[in-house]
Amino acid sequence: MDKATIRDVEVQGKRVFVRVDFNVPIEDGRVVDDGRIRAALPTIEYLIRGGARLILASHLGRPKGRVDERYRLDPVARRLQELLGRPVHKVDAVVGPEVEQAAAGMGPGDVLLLENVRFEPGEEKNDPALARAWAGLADLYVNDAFGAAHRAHASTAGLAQFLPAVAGLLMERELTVLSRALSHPEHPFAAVLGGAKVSDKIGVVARLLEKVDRLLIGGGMANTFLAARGYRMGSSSVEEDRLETARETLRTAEGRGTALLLPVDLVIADRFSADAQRRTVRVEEGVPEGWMALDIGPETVERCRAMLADAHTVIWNGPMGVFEMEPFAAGTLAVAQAMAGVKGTTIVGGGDSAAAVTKMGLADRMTHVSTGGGASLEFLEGRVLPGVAALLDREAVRG
Ligand SMILES: Nc1ncnc2c1ncn2[C@@H]1O[C@H](COP(=O)(O)OP(=O)(O)OP(=O)(O)O)[C@@H](O)[C@H]1O
Ligand SMILES: O=C(O)[C@H](O)COP(=O)(O)O
Repeated sequence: MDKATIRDVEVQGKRVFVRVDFNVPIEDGRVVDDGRIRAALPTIEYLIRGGARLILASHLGRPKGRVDERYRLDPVARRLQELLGRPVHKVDAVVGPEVEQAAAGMGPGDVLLLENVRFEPGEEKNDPALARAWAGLADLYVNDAFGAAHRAHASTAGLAQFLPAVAGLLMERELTVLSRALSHPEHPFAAVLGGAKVSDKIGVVARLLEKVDRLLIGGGMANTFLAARGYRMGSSSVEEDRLETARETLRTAEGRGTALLLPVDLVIADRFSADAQRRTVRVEEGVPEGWMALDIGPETVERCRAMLADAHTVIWNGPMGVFEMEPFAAGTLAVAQAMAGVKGTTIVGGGDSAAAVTKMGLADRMTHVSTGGGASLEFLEGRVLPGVAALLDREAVRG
């Protein structure tokens, strides 16, 4: 990686503002998936061991610049404290005198957690005044929030204008694993893409088509591709305005000789509900009116397994069906299991697919489960992530 990291700078005795992505699911005041908190521990522990004073900041949800009790970070502070096995001092303010006082009273190795940065309207507006106020608390800015690196906000990018800015260890790992897979993949290189919409992922499909040998498209987005191929899709979600894009993609794959696999069978339901009537149809048979495709079928699963069996690099992003409902989770579960059996590098690209793999207890069987949803998609598309672009180059730090 060409960006400087915490290993390239002196942290001893420094006040360090660390942007983390603690945007985690919370139910009844408890963190229900602490994956993102655990993923930030290496950076936090490295800084503690190095004798730094840590000011941690994160967003949670989308409270739109206002205090919203549902999105306070107290449950996160409790979980972080348990995981670290040392006190975490959580303040109820994002910026201002309470924060300044708490920061001033810190000793080496102390950990302070600010309130949800999105309670401040200046955060998402990337207001320099807010970034400057935070910069006044610290000597160094560390961005470890890969999951929010596609946002140009005050705490994810703006701060880098006012403090020396380096990557944390999670940020480094995410960027290294994802870029190595894209630039030097071991072949056969396969990708599995799913999720709700073609419009969200068409950029990723286009970029991956330039790189992979095999591509499976499943989930809701496959419906539009199947409709573009002329299959009847009944009441499935089809993006009519993306049919031409889908056709173009199919032509590109054919032109490049990339094996593009679409579902050959589907699990369909007579309504969008876990207790709907359901059955499996072949795509040639079509989806009857009033029915909708909610998962890939067993034969598609078999083809996916075969596609992955001897792959040396696999990237997966997006569920194969409405996996939140148990009757339509089989396709997603099967892909997760097939990924777990792959001998080479396996990367799960964040969001729902990462949540599915974690829920199935298969996260440890993957080479890398990204903590970024939107961020990993934008990275895979080849876009510049503002939170990364803002960091110092390693060359500049090493002189
Ligand atoms: N056949 C389908 N019909 C309708 N919805 C579907 C279908 N298959 C999957 N979905 C839904 O797609 C949603 C996930 O899509 P999304 O594009 O958000 O993927 P993601 O991997 O979570 O993306 P991100 O990484 O951006 O979070 C899930 O809620 C799932 O229920
Ligand atoms: O959950 C995520 O993908 C990140 O935390 C970014 O959240 P956002 O989409 O609300 O910016």
